[in-house]
Amino acid sequence: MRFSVTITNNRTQWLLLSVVLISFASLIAASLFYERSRVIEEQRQRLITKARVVDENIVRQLEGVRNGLQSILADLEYFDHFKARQHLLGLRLKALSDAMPGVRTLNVLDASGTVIASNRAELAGKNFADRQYFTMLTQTPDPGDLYLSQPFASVLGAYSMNLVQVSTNEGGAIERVVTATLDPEFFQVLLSSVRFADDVWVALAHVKGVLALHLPERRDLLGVDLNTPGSLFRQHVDGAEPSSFLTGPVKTTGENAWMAQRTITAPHLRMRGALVVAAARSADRALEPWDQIAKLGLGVVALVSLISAVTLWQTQRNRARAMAVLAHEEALRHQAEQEVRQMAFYDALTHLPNRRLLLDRMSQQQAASVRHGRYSALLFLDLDGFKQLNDRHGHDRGDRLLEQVAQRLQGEIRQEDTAARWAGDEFIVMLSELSGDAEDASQRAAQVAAKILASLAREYDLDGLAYRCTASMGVALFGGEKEPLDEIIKRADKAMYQAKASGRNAFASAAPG
Ligand SMILES: Nc1nc2c(ncn2[C@@H]2O[C@H](COP(=O)(O)OP(=O)(O)OP(=O)(O)O)[C@@H](O)[C@H]2O)c(=O)[nH]1
Repeated sequence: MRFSVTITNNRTQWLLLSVVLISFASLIAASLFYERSRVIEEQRQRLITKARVVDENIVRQLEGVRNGLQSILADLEYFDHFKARQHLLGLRLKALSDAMPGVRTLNVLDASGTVIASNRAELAGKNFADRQYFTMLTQTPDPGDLYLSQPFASVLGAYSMNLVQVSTNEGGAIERVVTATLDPEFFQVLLSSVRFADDVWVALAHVKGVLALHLPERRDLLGVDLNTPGSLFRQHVDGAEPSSFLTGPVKTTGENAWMAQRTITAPHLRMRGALVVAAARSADRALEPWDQIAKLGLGVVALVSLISAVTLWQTQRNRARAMAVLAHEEALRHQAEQEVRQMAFYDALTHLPNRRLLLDRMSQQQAASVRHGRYSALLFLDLDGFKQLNDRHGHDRGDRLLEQVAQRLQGEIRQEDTAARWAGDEFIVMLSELSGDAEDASQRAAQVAAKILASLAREYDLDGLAYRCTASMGVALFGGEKEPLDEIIKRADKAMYQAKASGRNAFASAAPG
């Protein structure tokens, strides 16, 4: 019973520990998940902000260039009017380009694409009619638009773009074209300033896909066409939203990245063509600190689980051992109690109830007999010539006989009767509630007495010695009315002596008490 309770307790403890550990692990997992989401969201916001900062700054820059181009166009009327001062136009362009950071070349072209003035004198007279931007604006020449050419490789290996404005005559045909060649490296400082970590990179591309600037500097990537199926660039452009945040492999580096992209359209500038800025970061590297925390968290969960499991296992094992010791001690104590009880109430040799226990039972039996009006009987036995056995064959054989006599007595009586060893070779058998009628009870007692005498008279085997022994018996009824116990015993004892005197191996009935 206690063992099964212990098993149930152990199972419950393991179940509880599992619940606690699962809850703990879930808490850690939830915290990690929350932290990961927080990191991703923080990075998202930062990259989006950085892309927007680049966007706004470039728009400012474009506005400045647009204003410069418009002022040149306005000046052209003056220079066309005063042809003699045409040579001063070049100086004017030089002064302007010097004042406009990021603008390397300022050209004024006529309707045929020939350079009529430039801040760089060596370009005068060259014809740029075959340039992509010239072809683009001849199709839809609009003085209100600001044309942005696709990036092209400059002689220095950098990629440049032209910003172009046109003036038209009354018929809508091209009159003059003013171009400003933007040196993208001018944007390097701007793009560098938004890189908030080593692995953050920022890039500027034309909306058609040509990469014009990449920071950290990767000249090998300049001119690469980003507009390929499935690329993050294509996804952004196809999304037709000015701003996007995408995750995936980057075409240029192959790494898994978070990328904020913005299309720089500046509607108020009426740009024909647009730029796309991208601010990106390697997702794996950005999550490295989180990875460390996650590993630490998993380690803590594993360690706590291991320690608590081992502790519980050890505790249960120690408790089981302690309980085993307790159970053993209890068994010993129980055994000692049994032995004490045995010694106190039972005869050590025959294991029959001793004198004390017999008297106790007699007392109870007498009370019950009186109460029920039923007679009980006391049979007082004494072995005949027992001393002789001891003297001739030794005390041990005498002991064997006493043991066997005890067994035979017990074999002849009912469960409710008592056979006790009174002293030496004297035994008392108490027959409980034989009958309500004294005569009948006496007869029944006589029957049992005869049966017992016959049983005791049978041959004994005393450690190989065949031996015969008889007993003499006095029979006293009791229970008719209350009578001192020693009186009952005396009556039976006296009757026993009568039986001895009558020749032994017999019983005699005692006079009523
Ligand atoms: N072996 C053995 N002998 C015992 C024990 N207790 C008492 N005796 C002996 O039992 C004998 C009792 O003898 P008595 O009853 O006086 O004499 P008896 O020979 O039986 O003679 P009657 O009773 O007149 O027939 C004594 O010799 C005791 O020493 C015991 O526990 N073991």
